[in-house]
Amino acid sequence: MKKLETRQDIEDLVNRFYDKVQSDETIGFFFNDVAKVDWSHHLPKMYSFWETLLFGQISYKGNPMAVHFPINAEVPMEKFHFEHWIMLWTATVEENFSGEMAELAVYKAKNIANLMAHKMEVARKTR
Ligand code: HEM
Repeated sequence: MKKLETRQDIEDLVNRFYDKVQSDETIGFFFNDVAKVDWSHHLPKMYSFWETLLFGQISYKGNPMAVHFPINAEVPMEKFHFEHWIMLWTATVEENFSGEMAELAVYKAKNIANLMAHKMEVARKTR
């Protein structure tokens, strides 16, 4: 299977992932109904985010945690939502790519998702 090695690969991966997310029954509503995401804005941000994480090409400058707090304040983002997010991400990576960079994409996503889940839980408790 194909290695994950170019910016175009990242764009393909991210597009396929958010295709799944948009129509997903468990987490799709966060994007469609809660945050009402402008995809033409969100997707390029996510290409840059992953390019920065995986290739060290610093094209994303932002605070990935911060944007999730207001969403979490509106509708709790629970552990099972993050587990579902990880399941969709892992499936999309593994359906399309193999090799070290693909494994790194799964590994980094899991770490961030677990940290984010924890931060969202703490934020709900201290409100
Ligand atoms: C259930 C899990 C998640 C949900 C429902 C979710 C939802 C969202 C939504 C709705 C936005 C758009 C906010 C806006 O533009 O108004 C967003 C942005 C973003 N998310 Fe998530 N997210 C989840 C998990 C994650 C994870 C695990 C990561 C990282 C691996 C991540 C990385 C990002 C980044 C980088 C942005 C863009 C931040 C910026 O504007 O600079 N998200 N997310």
